[in-house]
Amino acid sequence: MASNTAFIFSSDMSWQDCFELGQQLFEMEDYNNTRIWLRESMDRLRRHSSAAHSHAPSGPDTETLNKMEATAKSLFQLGDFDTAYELSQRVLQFDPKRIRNWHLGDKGAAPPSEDSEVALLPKHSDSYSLTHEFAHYEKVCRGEVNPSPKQERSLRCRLSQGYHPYRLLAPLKLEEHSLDPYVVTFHDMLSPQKITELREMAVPRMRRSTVNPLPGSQNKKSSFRVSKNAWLEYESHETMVGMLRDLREATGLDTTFCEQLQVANYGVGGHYEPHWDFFRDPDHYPAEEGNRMATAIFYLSEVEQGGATAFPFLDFAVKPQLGNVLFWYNLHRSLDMDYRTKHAGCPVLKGSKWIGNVWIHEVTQTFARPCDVFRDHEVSLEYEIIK
Ligand SMILES: O=C(O)CCC(=O)C(=O)O
Ligand SMILES: [Fe+2]
Repeated sequence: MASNTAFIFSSDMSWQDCFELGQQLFEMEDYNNTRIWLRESMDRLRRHSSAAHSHAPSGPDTETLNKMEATAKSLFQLGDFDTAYELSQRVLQFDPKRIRNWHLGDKGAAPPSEDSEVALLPKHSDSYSLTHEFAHYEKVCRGEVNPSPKQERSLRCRLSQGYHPYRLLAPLKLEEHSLDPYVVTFHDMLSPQKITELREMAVPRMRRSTVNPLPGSQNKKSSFRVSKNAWLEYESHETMVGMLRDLREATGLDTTFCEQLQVANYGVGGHYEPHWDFFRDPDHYPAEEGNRMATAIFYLSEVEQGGATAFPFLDFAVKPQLGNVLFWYNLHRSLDMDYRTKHAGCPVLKGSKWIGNVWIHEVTQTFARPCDVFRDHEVSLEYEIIK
């Protein structure tokens, strides 16, 4: 009877339903729930296929297998190896010719289809992770490399009066990491209470972080950068207005041209591989603001293990400490790019990492950081080449 089919009060979900749900959650970047639904769908598929075995072999069609394979690959790149393994086992069960070592960058595996939303950019460059430079970066992250005593001898921890009379009364606690290029930490710049407020403001706006590979092209998710972030307007809260004021007092720079505050969160495995903060292509920044002259990272959490900010060419890594600000110049005084400032967010091994990035642009800094008589960029040119 029609009435019997019109109202289905209780219906069991098929493995395809669960898979579909898992995929939707993946697109929404809800990775914890993605995992639950994909695993459930694979369990159901396993039960379904063993029940069907006695009659005729039944399994996913080619299109579904493509989707499963693409999803497994993306999960692998995101570091969810268990679920990726589970999915790939099911794919292999139905089509043993698939998934030939794609985790090793095998070009023979079927690529995710063009319109597949789950496709990620390939790793930074598969070949980059095989370079000496990358191996050295990993050592710096692990704390196996230290600056030479000669490098360290000239470095100080001291009180600084910064660039404002108020700082005579409330000096800044300054720790030097490198003098050339200039990389320092200002200690205790943000109270735990303000940090809590900031994080609360950011949470509802958090999205998966992207990188911008080519001028004019869309920002892309990438396994090169695994984190979430939110952009907040400084004017929207007094805490952020205060952050810019403190930076002006600490560095003497003008903050007229800053991008919005970028609050980023890395979970376990989250990282940001070595990169420069300046843009190499002038199309990437407004000419009237100029390039990113300086970076200030406010540490909005500590990290139990891992998660340091590493400078592989300078042989040190800075451990996140609540309320501290790591500051450096990305450009030489001549406004040429300083390639020595390549840096990275090391993988978080335990805990969760929160930071607030401030990028200060070059135009309006003429008097705050005047150029020298000569260009001073040659010293960093050799660091442009990946070794
Ligand atoms: O996570 C870090 O420590 C570094 C972040 C970073 O370099 C960036 O967001 O540009
Ligand atoms: Fe950076």
